[in-house]
Amino acid sequence: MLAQRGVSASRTSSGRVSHHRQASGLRTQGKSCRSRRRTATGTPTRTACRAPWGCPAPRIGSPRPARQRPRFDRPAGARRSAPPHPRRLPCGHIILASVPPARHADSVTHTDDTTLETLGWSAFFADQIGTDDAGLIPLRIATVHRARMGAVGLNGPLRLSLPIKLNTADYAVGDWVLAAPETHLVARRLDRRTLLQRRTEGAKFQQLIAANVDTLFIVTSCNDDFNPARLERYLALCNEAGTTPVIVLTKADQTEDPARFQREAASLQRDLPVVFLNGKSPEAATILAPWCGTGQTVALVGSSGVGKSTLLNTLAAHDEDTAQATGDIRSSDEKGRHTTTSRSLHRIAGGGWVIDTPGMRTLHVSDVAAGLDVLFAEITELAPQCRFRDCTHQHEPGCAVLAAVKDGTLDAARVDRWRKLVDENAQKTPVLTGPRGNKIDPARKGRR
Ligand SMILES: Nc1nc2c(ncn2[C@@H]2O[C@H](COP(=O)(O)OP(=O)(O)OP(=O)(O)O)[C@@H](O)[C@H]2O)c(=O)[nH]1
Ligand SMILES: [Zn+2]
Repeated sequence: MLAQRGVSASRTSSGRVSHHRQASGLRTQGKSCRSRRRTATGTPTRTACRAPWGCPAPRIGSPRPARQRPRFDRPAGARRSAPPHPRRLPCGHIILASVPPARHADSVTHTDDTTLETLGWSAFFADQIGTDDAGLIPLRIATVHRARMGAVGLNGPLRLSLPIKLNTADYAVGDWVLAAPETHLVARRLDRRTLLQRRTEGAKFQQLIAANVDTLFIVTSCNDDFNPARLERYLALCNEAGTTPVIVLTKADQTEDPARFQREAASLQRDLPVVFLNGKSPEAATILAPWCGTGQTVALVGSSGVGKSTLLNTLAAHDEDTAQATGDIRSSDEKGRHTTTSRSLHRIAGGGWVIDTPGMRTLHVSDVAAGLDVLFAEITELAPQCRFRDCTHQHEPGCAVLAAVKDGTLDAARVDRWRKLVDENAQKTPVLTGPRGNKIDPARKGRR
């Protein structure tokens, strides 16, 4: 499936490019694209406005019959009478440039039903379009390398042209950018709805992991890899990013009692969805389907060897030629060897998108104060009941947290882990200074 629909080639640690570059299906797909038929109706998915990005503004005047409405969500080459661009709609939004037909066979792998919404576009991004953006097209970043970036748009995958001063480190897989339709020169990046990022040991800036991810699959296995403290680190990062977490327990086929792991994982955060599965079985895609619908973006994180690549292959329904490389794990400690090393966006069978995020072996917490509050809500909600406002919940009289531990309503081990993460976060989050050298409280800092 990825051979036809995938948008990136991912390099494995052995240096081989593992996806569709090898797939002969690409070229045939490219040819059929240029002569592709129009879809049955030109009716946009939202009824309120005819902008391709789904403007939520109310329609002005009485609606015209559907067949008379111009189509804005198809490349200009695919229709006989394209409306002039740029155009202003009654709601005030600006129609961006029409999309020219792709010129290279390698850059036209897409399905006939591709719209901006199927690529993950929503009103959140549409609302950021202004008059200055007329003449540009939206594209979603699929790969980020030091000196080049790949994207996917209505015409399929393409390579972006980068302005001289652009630093690719400021972009993440999943980002939306506006670019020139002919040259694909990046004009600007749209604000992110969610952003997964982390700070590596000693680093000044956060490293971007993935943007605009709806659901983060935090993958661990029903074996010695299962570690609540590590899962809590991923959960803090996920909460801070504004992304919905789901714990995915792989290798359920190798244990007698997967439900035991499920119960323990579910206790780590309120309303946390936890599923267990055999990542190698096609059933895994069905279990994860609720989060992988059309236009939805998921990302996979977890330690090496837990089965991320296996899941990716199952979700994308790869064949053997195009599959992401999977590695054997060392039987001594059930650790893998980080077979995959680059991040990329892949189309998945259910109509959604998955971002693989390999190489996250160690995970320090930094800049995640709000994420920790969500994760440990049962503890942070007790704090206002402590006698002292600056209670450290370690030895003070009248401490509500210590009282809850004593009467058994709070798990002492969880309180220890909470304290450790809060301390680590405070220590590893650099103190920001404002224009006059004032300290900025990281907990209050607005999310990017
Ligand atoms: N029995 C069983 N084996 C699995 C399952 N998921 C993965 N495996 C096996 O576990 C090994 C490691 O899987 P990978 O998919 O390479 O793990 P990964 O998380 O991508 O590892 P890195 O690329 O190193 O990060 C492979 O031999 C898989 O076949 C599962 O649910 N059940
Ligand atoms: Zn207290």
